[in-house]
Amino acid sequence: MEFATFDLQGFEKAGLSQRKILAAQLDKICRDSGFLVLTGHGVPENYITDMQNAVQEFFKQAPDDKQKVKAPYAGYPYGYLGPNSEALAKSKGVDTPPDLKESFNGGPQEVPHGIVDPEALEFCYVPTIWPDLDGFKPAWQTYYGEMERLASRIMVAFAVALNLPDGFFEDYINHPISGLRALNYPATDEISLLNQQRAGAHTDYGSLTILLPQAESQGLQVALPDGGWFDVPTPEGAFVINIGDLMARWTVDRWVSTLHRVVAKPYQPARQSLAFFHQPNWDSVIAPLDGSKKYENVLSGPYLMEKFKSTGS
Ligand SMILES: O=C(O)CCC(=O)C(=O)O
Ligand SMILES: [Fe+2]
Repeated sequence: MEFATFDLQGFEKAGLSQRKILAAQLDKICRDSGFLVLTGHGVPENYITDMQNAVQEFFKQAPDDKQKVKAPYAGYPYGYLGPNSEALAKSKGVDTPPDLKESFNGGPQEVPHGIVDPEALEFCYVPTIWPDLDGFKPAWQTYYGEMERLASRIMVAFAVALNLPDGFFEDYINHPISGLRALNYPATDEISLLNQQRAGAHTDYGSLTILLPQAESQGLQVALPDGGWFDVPTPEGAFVINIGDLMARWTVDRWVSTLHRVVAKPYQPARQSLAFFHQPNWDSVIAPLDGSKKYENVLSGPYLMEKFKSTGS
C-alpha cells in the first residue's frame, strides 16, 4: 500500500480542470483508506511549535499537578485524563486493558448564541479547564483556531471531491463542536498485559481528524483489508488526516472510516501527538448525501455523545 498525500494549497490554487483531477484523487483516497498525509496546509510553523512546547511542559509536570486540571466528574469532556482512564477498543466492542496514555482535552472556544439545549451545554460547551502554566492557554487557543480554519478548508475540498457545491458543508460546520486532544504516550518498558496498546484499535467518530504525531515518531498504524497493519508515515511539516464515522455515514459508505491504533511495543521512547476531532454543529442534521434512506438522519451532537459513552472515559 502506498500512503496518499494531498496538497491542499495546490488544490486551492488549481485552475478548473486541474481542480477536477485533484478532487477525483481525493475522492479515491477517501474511498480506499480514508487516510492521507496533508501538505500545503499553511498553518504557521511557530504556532505548531509553541503548541507542542506548551503541551510538553504540561505532561512533564508531576502527576499531582496534572490532576489539578482533571475532568471534575466522569463524563466531563475536557481537562486532564490520566493513565488507565480510556480503552478506545471498547468503542468497537472489544474488551482490552486501558490504553497506555494520558491526555489533555479542550473544546470550542465560545458558546454560540441561541444554544439552549441543556445536553449540548453540558456535553460540549462546558469550559476547558486550563492549567496554570505560562503560555499554555494562548498556544492552545491559537492552535485550536488554526485547526478550525484548516478543517473548514478541507471540508471545501471534500465537497468538491463529492461533486457538491464548494460551500455545501458551510452551514453544517459554522459552529462546530470539535475537540482538541493532546496525547502523551509514556515510554514503555516490557509490555505485560495482553492486548494493551497505546491507543487500542478504533475508528474516529466525527467528520474528520487532523493529527499531528510527533515528527518521525512510530506506532500509528491503519488496518489493512487482509487484517494486517500499515505504518503511517509522519513526515515533518505535514498533518495526517482521516475520515471519521460521521463522514462515512454521511457519504453512505462511499468514504471509509478506517480502523487504526497506536501500537505498544516494548522499550519505546515517549511519544506525543495532537488530535483535532472536527465535528459539525451540535444540531446539524446528518442525512445521507445520496438522498437514500440507507441510514436514518442523526444530529451531529447527540450522535457524538452516544459514541463517547462507549469508551469508559
Ligand atoms: O496518537 C496518534 O497518533 C493517534 C491517536 C488516535 O488515533 C486517537 O486518539 O483517535
Ligand atoms: Fe483515532
